[in-house]
Amino acid sequence: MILHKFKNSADLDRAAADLIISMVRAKPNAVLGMATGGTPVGLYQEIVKTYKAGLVSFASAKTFNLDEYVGLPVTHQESYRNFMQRNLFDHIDIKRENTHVPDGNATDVDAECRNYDRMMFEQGPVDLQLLGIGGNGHIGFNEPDTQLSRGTYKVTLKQETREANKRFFNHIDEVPTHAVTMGMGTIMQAKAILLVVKGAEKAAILDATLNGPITTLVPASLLQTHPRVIVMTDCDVDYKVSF
Ligand SMILES: O=P(O)(O)OC[C@H]1O[C@](O)(CO)[C@@H](O)[C@@H]1O
Repeated sequence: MILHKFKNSADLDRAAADLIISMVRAKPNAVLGMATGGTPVGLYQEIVKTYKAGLVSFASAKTFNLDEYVGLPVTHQESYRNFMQRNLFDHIDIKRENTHVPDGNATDVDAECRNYDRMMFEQGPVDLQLLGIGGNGHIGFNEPDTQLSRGTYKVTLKQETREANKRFFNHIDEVPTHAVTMGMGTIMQAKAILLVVKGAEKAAILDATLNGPITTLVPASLLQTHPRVIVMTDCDVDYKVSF
């Protein structure tokens, strides 16, 4: 892993955006893995600025999002499809048919999960996967557990995750109880991963991710086994690698 520390969130956003933009400039038909939540909002704004300045095009790029809530209409402000449209896709020249978000309203959710993995297999691998991290170490919505899933699946959200995400809703009861998420195997197939971690409250889980044991109880710790992970953070955490 490579750790880049930033003094402030604005510099981090710019650097993270620049990495994604460099990937698309080098490979216009790049496959990008996208994330939602509070973390990527600023870096998406930086990407949009660069696009509007005419310095990058996403016309040939493809995207696959990590996850989607189950049972939230896509028109709901907080569905991840809606989030991606509002924060990024509506403001750049990416083709709608080249953007993929799991369908959390599929009548056959298991078939939707298999279909998502099949599309990723056929169109992938992902060149650069953007990740945030949950306070409990989840990536995508892969929650801490005694075992983790390989492919895309329907997950029951932990209460702490619903609590953390209730800030986006009027009431905790409105936060969905389930989501569809890429599994750990799907995430780990990406050629390169950019993990963005913001805020002092995430310092402890970032430390566990970088320096703790590799355990399903901290799903992000599995990233220690991936050959190409760049971590960008404004947390005061060091990578205590020793040879
Ligand atoms: O960036 P936030 O809002 O802290 O969320 C943490 C992570 O949890 C998720 O909401 C679950 O997918 C991710 O989108 C995000 O990376």
